Amino acid sequence: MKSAREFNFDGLVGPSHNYAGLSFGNVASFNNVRSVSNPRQAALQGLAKMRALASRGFAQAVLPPQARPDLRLLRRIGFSGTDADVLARAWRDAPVILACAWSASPMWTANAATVSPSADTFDRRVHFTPANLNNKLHRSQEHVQAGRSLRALFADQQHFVVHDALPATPAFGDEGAANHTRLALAHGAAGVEFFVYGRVEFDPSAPAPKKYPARQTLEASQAVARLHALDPARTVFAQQNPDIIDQGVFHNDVIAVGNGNVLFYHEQAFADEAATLDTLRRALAVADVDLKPVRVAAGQVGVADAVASYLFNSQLLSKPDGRMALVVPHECRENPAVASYLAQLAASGGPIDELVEFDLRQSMRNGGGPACLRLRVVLTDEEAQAMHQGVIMNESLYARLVAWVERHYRDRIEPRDLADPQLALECAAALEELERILGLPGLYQLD
Ligand SMILES: NCCC[C@H](NC(=O)CCC(=O)O)C(=O)O
Repeated sequence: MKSAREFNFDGLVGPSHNYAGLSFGNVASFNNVRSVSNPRQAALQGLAKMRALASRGFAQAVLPPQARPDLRLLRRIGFSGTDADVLARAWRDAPVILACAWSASPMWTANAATVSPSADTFDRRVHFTPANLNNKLHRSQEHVQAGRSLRALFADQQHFVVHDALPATPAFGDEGAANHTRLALAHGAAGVEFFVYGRVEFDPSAPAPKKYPARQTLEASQAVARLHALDPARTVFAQQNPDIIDQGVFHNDVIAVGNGNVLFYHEQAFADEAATLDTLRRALAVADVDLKPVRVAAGQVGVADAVASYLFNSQLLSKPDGRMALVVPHECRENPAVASYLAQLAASGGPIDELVEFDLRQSMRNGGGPACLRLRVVLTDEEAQAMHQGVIMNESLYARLVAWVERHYRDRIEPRDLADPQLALECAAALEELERILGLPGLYQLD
């Protein structure tokens, strides 16, 4: 077994972060529609998390934001003239679509791609499939720049493969790593890849939610597993409980998180809990892993509290001493049921013995917690050397990015600002400088 580390690639929040209520089925996004955002604070909150985890020795990197507004999208649907005309006309005739073109949603990099480490894949390369995110207009174009960014960071084809996103059609709805968990003896060991889907396109008898959309299909999860050439004996597909999708659990990472041999989950997370655990255990036996479930009963924390606090949208990080830390948002402390559950969890003598808390309120108000903000990429030492080094978080990159945010970001955006051509110029200037800071010239040059 090669020695490997888990890098967390956090999304750097872009300068147009705003609340547009674009994600039907995501309770926080819907509830905060048209409230005033603070992009500067959002970016600084995300950077503070990256810095704190990097300074504790966790491997931490940053994924750049995407260029907004997406004027190509607006021109493609018939808005024309100068850039300022396009913004003004879209504001007048289609303000929601205008907001889609401005969304800073690529900050939630758990949805950027699904990643399989080289220990799991047939050709021993790290595989990435950018997620098509085709359930939501504002996220459906993200895969283009996500693919470009990943190819720029992981250019060495001896070690890395970046696939194209799956066909953008409902049958292949793919939301990336938010519905994918990897369990293994150690980061560098061959592990089990666990895909959780919300519905099955070609089996009308399979259960499906009634109120909110299921964004991930079984067909998409299977396609990603095939592209990554995973070992079928160590690949598990399970259906999410459709009833909890209807309670606001729009991705599996809102109700479960796994790391090492631990699966931390809510008893209502899966359509069939016993069968899911059984299948996982069988696959894990192939990888010599003894599953340690940390199961939260509905009597301890209800689904509504889990959704409001984002208890499960936490990062579960392996520490050098073999124990794990749970990285949670402030909202967990503010929810009495969750706070008392967490106090008991950390003192229980189980695998999780530490809680680390961050203020991520700007992101949380759009339904994105600590886990949404990061993409996990397990890399061997050799692979870590082969990737682009300019995105690795350290004190000097942190300081440069904080100064960059303070130079370029506004501290408030409200809906009518999205018609302001000056904001578009500010965003472009920010990204131009970011290419230099990260050492990624041409990152945003479209063909
Ligand atoms: N993994 C967390 C994703 C959160 C994201 N929210 C949003 O896109 C909200 C955007 C807005 O409403 O302005 C989503 O639902 O996909």
